[in-house]
Amino acid sequence: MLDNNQLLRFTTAGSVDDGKSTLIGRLLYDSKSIFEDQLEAIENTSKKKGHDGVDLALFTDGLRDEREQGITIDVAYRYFTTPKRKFIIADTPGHIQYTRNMVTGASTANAAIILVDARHGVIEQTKRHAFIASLLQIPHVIVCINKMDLVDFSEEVYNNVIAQFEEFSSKMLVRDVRFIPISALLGDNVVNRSENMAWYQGAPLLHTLETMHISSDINKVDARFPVQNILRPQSESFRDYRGYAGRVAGGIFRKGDEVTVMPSGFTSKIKTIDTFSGEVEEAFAPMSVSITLEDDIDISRGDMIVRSNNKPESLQDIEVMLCWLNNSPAKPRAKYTIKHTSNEQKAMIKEIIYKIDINTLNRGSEDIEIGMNDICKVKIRTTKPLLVDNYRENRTTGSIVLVDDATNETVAAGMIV
Ligand SMILES: Nc1nc2c(ncn2[C@@H]2O[C@H](COP(=O)(O)OP(=O)(O)OP(=O)(O)O)[C@@H](O)[C@H]2O)c(=O)[nH]1
Repeated sequence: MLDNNQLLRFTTAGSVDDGKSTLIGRLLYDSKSIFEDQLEAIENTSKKKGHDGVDLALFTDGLRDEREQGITIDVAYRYFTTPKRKFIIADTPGHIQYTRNMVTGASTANAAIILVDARHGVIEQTKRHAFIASLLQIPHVIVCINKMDLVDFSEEVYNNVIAQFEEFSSKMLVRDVRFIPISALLGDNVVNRSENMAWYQGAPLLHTLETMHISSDINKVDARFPVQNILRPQSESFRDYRGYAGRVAGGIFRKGDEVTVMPSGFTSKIKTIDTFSGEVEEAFAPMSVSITLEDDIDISRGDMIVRSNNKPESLQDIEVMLCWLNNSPAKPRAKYTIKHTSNEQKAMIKEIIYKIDINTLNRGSEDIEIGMNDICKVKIRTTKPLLVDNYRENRTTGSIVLVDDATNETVAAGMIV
């Protein structure tokens, strides 16, 4: 099996000016992941802007420009490599649409870095990010208490932030939370150990990311393969090829495995598993492959290939924790398009069970209106059954998004509970 432990995906969250861009810049700069030519350009721009050193935020701002040119929709990805690991950062800007960006960037993340300004401590935004990270079941949360240089590198300030965070996080489910006092600007505890905070015994951020145990983060048990496309190449040499292309959403598929195609229920055996770089013996999440079967079965987009003795549920009424991501509020009983893996159906929000007060985590059920950034539990009814798992078991087959048909905008992301 390929070594999945090599690649770590993480997101950064924090409010505006907490220092996300600076932190990412510092991480790349000190780990020498910035290419020479980029560095030169940044140094020149920094000089022009009157900075003494390098303005690290420029580095991610360049990345933002890429996004604004429309290369990616909500989230920009940055890749970097150290001798120990490869990293993908989903860069999510701190302003206005933070929930939306976090949800889109975080769905496949191993870790979330939540930035806290040491001067301000835990604020509503921190709570929101932590709560979303727990909802999304991001396995590892690293709270970076930033701008420690502005509070005299005080251990007491750091401990206070931890206490504030823990008081709040005790009410939610996060498996692995760590705290690191940093100065993104000066580089303390980012890549290099801080000399200003000798009282801190833990590892700097990069080392923490490099050594984090992530191989148990993915579900290797429940084999799920949502079919995206049917491949029928026209060329002579592939005349009989009929492959089902998609991305493995859980578990491991091997040549010879007995599988069931849902919803039809037909069974067959895996004949081959093909990738761009040739045939493989097995496939696991999140590999993109094409599967061929021993038998000729009618399969279409939105169907799911699973192991015969381990199937998802087929449901038309689902309960979902919904993050509302749109400026226009939810319209109960209005029709939306629900997207689930490679499947699309019409759906309606039948009932709002409760809304969460982000400051207290209390549930309110009176007079509920769902607006931008709200998190609530709802009942949804779809026109045809979806093949779902509990989000807790599978982050891909357990999640949905709702799209407004009139505007074609994604209005909500949800986790099936
Ligand atoms: N003193 C001090 N200033 C910092 C530190 N980290 C960031 N800053 C400053 O805080 C300001 C905001 O930093 P950014 O990196 O742009 O913060 P951000 O708003 O989270 O970034 P984006 O939302 O990603 O644009 C800048 O002026 C930084 O130089 C730090 O550790 N110490």
